[in-house]
Amino acid sequence: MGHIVGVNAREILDSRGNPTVEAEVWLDSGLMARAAVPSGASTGKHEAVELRDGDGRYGGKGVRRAVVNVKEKIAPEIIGIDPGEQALIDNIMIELDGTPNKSNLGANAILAVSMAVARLAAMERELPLWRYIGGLGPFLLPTPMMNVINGGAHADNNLDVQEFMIVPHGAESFGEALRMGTEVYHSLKKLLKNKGKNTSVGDEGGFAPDLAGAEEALEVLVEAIAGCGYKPGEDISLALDVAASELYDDGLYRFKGEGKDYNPEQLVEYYLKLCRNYPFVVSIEDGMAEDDFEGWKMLTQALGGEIQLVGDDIFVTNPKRLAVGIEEGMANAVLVKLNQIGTLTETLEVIDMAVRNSYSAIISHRSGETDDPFISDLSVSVGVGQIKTGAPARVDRVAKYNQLLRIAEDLGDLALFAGLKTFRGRKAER
Ligand SMILES: O=C(O)[C@@H](CO)OP(=O)(O)O
Ligand SMILES: [Mg+2]
Repeated sequence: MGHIVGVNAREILDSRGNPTVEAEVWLDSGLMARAAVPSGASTGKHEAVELRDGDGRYGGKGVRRAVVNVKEKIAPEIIGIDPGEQALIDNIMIELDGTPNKSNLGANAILAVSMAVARLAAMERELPLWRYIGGLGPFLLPTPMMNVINGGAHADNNLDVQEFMIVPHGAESFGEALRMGTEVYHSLKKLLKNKGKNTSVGDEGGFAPDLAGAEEALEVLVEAIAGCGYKPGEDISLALDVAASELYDDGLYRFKGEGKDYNPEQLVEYYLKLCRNYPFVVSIEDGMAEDDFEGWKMLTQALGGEIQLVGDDIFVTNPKRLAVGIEEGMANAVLVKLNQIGTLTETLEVIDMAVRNSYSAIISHRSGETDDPFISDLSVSVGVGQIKTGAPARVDRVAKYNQLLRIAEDLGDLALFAGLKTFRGRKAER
């Protein structure tokens, strides 16, 4: 096998027009692989550190220091190594950084290299990335969670809940699921227009209208689904990302748009009522704030047997935090974002831990994305059966869906589609 002879990095722009890191890794044979890291807006405070320059350039959002770290600090340490040694290379970078949250080199610097190394190893072996990462398989095309109404930190409207997603699980194949979801997206646009609502979009390509609150958003979604001839709950279900850390303030969850404050008990009641009124909700992400462990336990006891409860900010794709969640009975699923932890090796570790403890895992994009479809390959390779990557519009999101279409075609008759099977909770078992 060959060895790495060069590592390069540069600043590129993400879908919000902010700089992010792209890395390139070169093999002695002349092969080159490239990868770009995404960036969040509603970031958890326990995430690995995204190194930003803060020097006024790009409004202080530049990543020149991270780029220099790749070129000057990481490159000399990994040149000469076989890119197939993913764990070795990731560990070299972790040790070189020397901090628990990658604040020295930057998780953005480390992850760009980690992803490019995996891609280079796959190219050298003439394998698609999904097969290289997944090995023997089994490979599973994920059910998409498509964020079609944006609120919270991702839009300028009055919705407190950050994401309203449609989950087209009743399809026979990934391609059919994507088509179903896309039909609903278009029908939702017409519906909003007819209601005199704004159809401009938020960061993840979903519409960002002003609505009375979560109930009205769910109502409109049910109408859009039914309007396309699909049965809510049977063909297409609904999912939320509340991103409650963003709403949490001094012991209370402040739903400013809805004009209500809830303590954790009242918030659990609110979710119970929402799920009673909208039995098509199969998944709620970040229903409680990142450090509100008591709230999380309460929520999990109340709803964990019914629906999928996804931990994003609480777990931040970190094996140590997920272990606490499993131990204490918080959530029943983990959102997986490579840049929350900063290496592919640690990301795979979290997924493995989730699966071995009956937690579902959802591979996820960030609200600031690039055209790099790495997460599509990752989602198929680990076979966890769910991906969250925004609306079926805007190239930054569509790049992921289109890559999944290519992978499905590659797998041919072996392209199993997850459907509802990988969702936890009683509803999913129906
Ligand atoms: O909260 C989330 O799940 C993500 C992605 O949808 O948003 P952000 O990247 O802004 O953290
Ligand atoms: Mg989230």
